[in-house]
Amino acid sequence: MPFVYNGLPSRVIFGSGTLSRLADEVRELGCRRAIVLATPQQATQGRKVLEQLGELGAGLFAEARMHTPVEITDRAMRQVEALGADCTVAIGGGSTIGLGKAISLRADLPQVAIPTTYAGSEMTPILGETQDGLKTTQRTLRVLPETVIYDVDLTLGLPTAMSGTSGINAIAHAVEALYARDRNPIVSLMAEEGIAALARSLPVIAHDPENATARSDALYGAWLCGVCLGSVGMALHHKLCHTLGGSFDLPHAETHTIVLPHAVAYNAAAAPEAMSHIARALGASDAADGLFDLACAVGAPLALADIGLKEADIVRATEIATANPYWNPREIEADGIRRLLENACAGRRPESTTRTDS
Ligand SMILES: NC(=O)c1ccc[n+]([C@@H]2O[C@H](COP(=O)([O-])OP(=O)(O)OC[C@H]3O[C@@H](n4cnc5c(N)ncnc54)[C@H](O)[C@@H]3O)[C@@H](O)[C@H]2O)c1
Ligand SMILES: O=C(O)CCC(=O)CC(=O)O
Repeated sequence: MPFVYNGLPSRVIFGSGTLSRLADEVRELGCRRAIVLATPQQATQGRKVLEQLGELGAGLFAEARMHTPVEITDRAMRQVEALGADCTVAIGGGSTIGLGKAISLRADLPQVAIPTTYAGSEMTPILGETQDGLKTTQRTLRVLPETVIYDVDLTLGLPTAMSGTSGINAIAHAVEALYARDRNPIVSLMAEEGIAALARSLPVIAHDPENATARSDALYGAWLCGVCLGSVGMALHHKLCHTLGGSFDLPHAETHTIVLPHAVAYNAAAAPEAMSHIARALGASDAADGLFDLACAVGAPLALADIGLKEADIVRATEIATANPYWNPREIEADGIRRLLENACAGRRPESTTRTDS
């Protein structure tokens, strides 16, 4: 089968203690005035990074928020201009890295991303932004970070609950890459390897969060899964999560974790080859069941109702998610999507994957 593979141009430094390379990496980009980005919760970590940068550090903006609200980006842009910053250094999860991307889109600044979760945004040319209660995403190489520093040590303190859900958020990228319309064998290799690395490490981390081998495996898996998301298209699962996050303000990683087994069950009959790759990587006999069991094993929430979705929201969520759907291997049918959301809202095991659909 002929295929097209697009390699993504980024420099990756991976290991333990790699944060010590930051100043050299900023210099390597030809930059002298870095603005450090963080969330309010990671402001202290952001200040430490600013201190570590010494004369290369221009200032700190610690107001990053989930789903990249445009009003926060506008505030950050005013600070970028006031400081005369010539690059961004984002330390944190997908929210902080998203802010770096949004700044880069507007000001064309090079980015260093230092991920502390498994969300994978650092490896993608994708930016999602929220305005007036609606989340829209775009793909452009202009937002891909030039340099990514993966320092396993920074993930040792990622709380166990978030480690599990963030890791399953990463797995979701690889899952959808395996049945993407533009899938290819190179990305599929990374997808299966990424899922396997996370599936073996996340249950270990749930009981032993400072296990350095498991943390290294999980970050490596997250990197691969991020490349998958950045390289090929997303489908139903990501559309549902963007709808639930952007329009109902549900937390990102938890939403991914709850929806994924149901989206996979919905697509199972239409993507049998992908399902066997996913099941094999999970060491399970069924992909959707295996993902549900992994969520149970890491102690993740299982019901959208427990993270803020009301039953009364399901009709509107169905309308938004089906109005402008992403390509998906199975046709998007409003009744099926509503049932999927009802099951996910209630925290039921995913429906049987043996249906035969288009
Ligand atoms: N564009 C992309 O390719 C892409 C990919 C994945 C996610 N995202 C976006 O990223 C956002 C979600 O990212 P996320 O799930 O990483 O969550 P997040 O970045 O919002 O982080 C959640 C919370 O955990 C804190 N945190 C992060 N790392 C920590 C650590 N090691 N120790 C303690 N606390 C830590 C953060 O400061 C924050 O308060 C969403 O807006 C999502 O849409 C984008
Ligand atoms: O919010 C974004 O920047 C897009 C998020 C995305 O595409 C991956 C995800 O939903 O985890």
